[in-house]
Amino acid sequence: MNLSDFLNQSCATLNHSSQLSELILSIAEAGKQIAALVAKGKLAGVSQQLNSINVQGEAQMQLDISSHDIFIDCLSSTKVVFGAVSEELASPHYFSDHIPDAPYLVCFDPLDGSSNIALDGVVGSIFSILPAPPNAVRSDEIFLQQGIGQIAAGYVLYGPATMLVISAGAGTHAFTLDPDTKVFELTHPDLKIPAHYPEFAINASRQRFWEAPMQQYIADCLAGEEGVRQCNFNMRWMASMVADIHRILMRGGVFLYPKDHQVTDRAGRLRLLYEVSPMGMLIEQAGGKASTARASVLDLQPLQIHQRVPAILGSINEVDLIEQYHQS
Ligand SMILES: O=P(O)(O)OC[C@H]1O[C@](O)(COP(=O)(O)O)[C@@H](O)[C@@H]1O
Ligand SMILES: [Mg+2]
Ligand SMILES: [Mg+2]
Repeated sequence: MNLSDFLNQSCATLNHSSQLSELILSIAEAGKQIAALVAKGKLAGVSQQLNSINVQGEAQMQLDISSHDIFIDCLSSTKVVFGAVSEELASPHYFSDHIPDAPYLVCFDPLDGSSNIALDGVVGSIFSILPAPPNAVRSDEIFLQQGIGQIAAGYVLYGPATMLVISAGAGTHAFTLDPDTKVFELTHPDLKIPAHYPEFAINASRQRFWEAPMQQYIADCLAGEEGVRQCNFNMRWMASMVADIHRILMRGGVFLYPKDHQVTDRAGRLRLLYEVSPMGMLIEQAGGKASTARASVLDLQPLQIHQRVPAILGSINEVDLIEQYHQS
């Protein structure tokens, strides 16, 4: 089944408007265009580092900006989006030519895993679709919605194959882009994350900055069969949240970007609205769990559009256990 047929079917079953299908198809189109740029690599100048710094204080790459522009163009073509928050813009973008009561808001990370671009490593795009409040006015506040209220979320992975993974509230489903027909085909319906899989993903170079419970959890994993866990763990780190979460959706394990004290004025590395919240929805719709280690990610009330939070996502038993470490 292709993406378009799948969306028509699920929008009818879930009582979503066909405008949602139109919107997700526009994001899939953005994904195809970005995939084509990624595939051209240096030939398309994607790894060029620009002199500009984004609102996150990070140097921008050409591919960050091109991907942002592609997203805005594709969202613009639908006329159903009131406004969008992008990692690459300090303030939201509003679509003035859209219907005044356009029903959706979109938060997106146009290019995730930017440090991989120059290496030809795996990167992706992440998106979250929220309802626009009735009579919405242009303000950051309209985007500050709990993740539990997301209408849909997803990502596009630019890997050996380009894949689109989405949830509209009834499971998490993965589609593979057929490079010949340029159509996304449903290849992995209803993904299920095993409750336990002994593999974790964390940037261990930051260990000295973690809180004590996180230090203890990782120490216990590393102790393997001889330690309290009585089990050998494997470790993977792709430096691209999309790629790490994709692996967890495919085979289980846990992804961690915990709170640390190196930068005291921020609670975590990853951004709530367009990284942690959409990935949280995909993980929970696949039977996993998304937590900050102390609270459910999807219950967090955002305070700022670029807010950062700790992120612990993956196999439910492991995330439960990590929360227990943080209770004592
Ligand atoms: O530099 P680190 O600690 O490996 O961080 C990697 C993390 O940063 C990110 O690349 C942040 O995303 P951006 O590339 O969109 O800024 C995540 O994808 C990834 O998990
Ligand atoms: Mg990112
Ligand atoms: Mg990014």
